[in-house]
Amino acid sequence: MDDARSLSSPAVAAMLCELLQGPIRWQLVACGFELGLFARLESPRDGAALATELGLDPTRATLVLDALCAMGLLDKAGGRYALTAASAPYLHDASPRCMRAMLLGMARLRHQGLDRLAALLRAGAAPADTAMPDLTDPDYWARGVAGLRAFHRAVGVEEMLAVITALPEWPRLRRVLDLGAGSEVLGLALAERAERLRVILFDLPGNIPHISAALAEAGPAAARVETRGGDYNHDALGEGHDLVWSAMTLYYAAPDVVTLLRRVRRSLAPGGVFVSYHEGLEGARTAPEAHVVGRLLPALRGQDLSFDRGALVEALFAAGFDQVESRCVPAAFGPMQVDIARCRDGGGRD
Ligand SMILES: C[S@@+](CC[C@H](N)C(=O)[O-])C[C@H]1O[C@@H](n2cnc3c(N)ncnc32)[C@H](O)[C@@H]1O
Repeated sequence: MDDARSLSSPAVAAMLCELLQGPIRWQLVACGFELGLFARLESPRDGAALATELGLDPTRATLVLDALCAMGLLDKAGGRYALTAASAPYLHDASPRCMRAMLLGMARLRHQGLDRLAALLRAGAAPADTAMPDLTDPDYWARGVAGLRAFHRAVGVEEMLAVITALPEWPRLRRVLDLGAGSEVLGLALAERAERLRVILFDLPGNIPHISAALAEAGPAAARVETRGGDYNHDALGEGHDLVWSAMTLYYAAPDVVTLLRRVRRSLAPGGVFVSYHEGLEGARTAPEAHVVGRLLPALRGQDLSFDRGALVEALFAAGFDQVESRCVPAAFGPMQVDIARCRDGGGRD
């Protein structure tokens, strides 16, 4: 749908009809998670028996199970339902790639206030849900890390690893800093890929206990992954990094992104490389559709954070990098801009 503006008239009509399906599809999946349906459908189950077990009306539950089959998420044979081989990794709670925490978290972020969209736009209307989260609430951080972990495991880590392992520097990377890491998943995957790597996961202190707890449960590669809690705007970033990776986090740079990138440059080892993985809006912030529409509600709540295409490249040059390569890569939540920055002099000095 990224180039919806080039659609023919019949295609626009078809797209408008198709829109009506979206909320129904999402609510069916949310309902499956909420009721614990997916967790019980690893192997085929009789629909009525499953409904009784969950205290549901069998006729209505069957309608929902049939709709999930129609979406391709369940199979039905002889009145018995089961997750499909393709959907089970993402829907079954016991799967490491289960998307439950990610999807429910993203729905909170992306859908909150949607039922009052028109009201939110009225002049003078105060967006009802701009309340700041309670940063002293451990559940807030636990939910955040769980959502990011689920995203990283299900789709993010493969997309990000592909970028990192394609770098010409990859074979000689030893020390990696993941700025605003969000979870342990990428750091662990890197450490598992190459024994030479030592990875530092830098994130806000509230996230660190949840990331460290997962590392403590992980395999031997976790010994080469360490966490550092702090605010990247104020706290030391360390030095001698061969790669500083930053994905979907530079929105929080303060007082501005150039200042942070300058500090990042100084934290690099000679020959080190910085990689940014963020969206890049185009067409006067009207594309790509995935980002403009997907992030609309946070934007209406005052969080219109997405970067314009080229803004980070400009900031990287302003921060003293003298070689910046930029390219667009496909990703689950829409195309991402990969900006790769280096310094001829090795980076650390001004
Ligand atoms: C949207 S998440 C992105 C996580 C991960 N890099 C990814 O690509 O999925 C943003 C991350 O940046 C972290 N973050 C935000 N502001 C920060 C700051 N000032 N210092 C350190 N980390 C910060 C958040 O805690 C969160 O984990």
